[in-house]
Amino acid sequence: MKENIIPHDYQISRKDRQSNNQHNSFLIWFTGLSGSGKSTIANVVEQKLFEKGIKTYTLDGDNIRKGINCDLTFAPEDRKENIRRIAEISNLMIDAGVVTLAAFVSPYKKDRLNIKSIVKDDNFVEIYVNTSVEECERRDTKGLYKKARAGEIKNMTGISAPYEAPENPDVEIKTEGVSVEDAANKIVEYILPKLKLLSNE
Ligand SMILES: Nc1ncnc2c1ncn2[C@@H]1O[C@H](COP(=O)(O)OS(=O)(=O)O)[C@@H](OP(=O)(O)O)[C@H]1O
Ligand SMILES: Nc1ncnc2c1ncn2[C@@H]1O[C@H](COP(=O)(O)OP(=O)(O)O)[C@@H](O)[C@H]1O
Repeated sequence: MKENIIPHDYQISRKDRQSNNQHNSFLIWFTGLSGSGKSTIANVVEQKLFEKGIKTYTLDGDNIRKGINCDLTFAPEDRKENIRRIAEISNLMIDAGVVTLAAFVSPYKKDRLNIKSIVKDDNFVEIYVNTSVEECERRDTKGLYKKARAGEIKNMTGISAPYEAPENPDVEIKTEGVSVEDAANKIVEYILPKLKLLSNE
């Protein structure tokens, strides 16, 4: 089947699109427990980049698990497929010349390694939003931890399913005792030198 798929050679390349946008494009991946602060911090990072005229887009549960991945559960095999599809979508977004942010629990090391192999090392920035499960459970912004404790949710990361912490993230944010603003600034400081401003001439 796959051998019969022959890609068309399009004239406009990733480089062309980046040059039109006047900056390179890559993926900023946020991993951490539910309630750790991934979406909150990604949202502020995106605003800060957007204000600088950078083309951005954020992928998170709302636009992915309710849409394209609505067929997937939280069992390990489905999480693997969830992350694989998101990595492929991210790769298309990078191709389109967009600095892409993605906020997903992504608890398995193997699945995060797969993202790297899909988008390639140089295009991948890993942000570990490190908040203890005790703090996430205190926050319980969506009431999911309460449901997990009551046995109403299976495979809840941190409670009844594992979270494999990154060993060498590009940036680690310990959110307890750190403001959202400071966390976002730390990430933007890391990203800015990676952002190559290009001329479209
Ligand atoms: N069992 C279980 N474990 C973890 N999270 C759960 C679960 N059930 C539902 N939710 C909600 O779904 C969001 C996580 O989806 P993700 O696509 O990021 O998960 S994963 O990367 O495939 O592990 C997660 O969103 P965030 O809170 O934004 O992380 C939860 O709101
Ligand atoms: N330093 C911080 N960084 C991020 N979120 C924080 C921080 N301190 C408290 N919070 C709160 O924690 C919650 C994190 O929720 P959310 O961003 O939805 O997490 P996630 O996307 O990881 O599930 C929000 O209610 C947010 O206001």
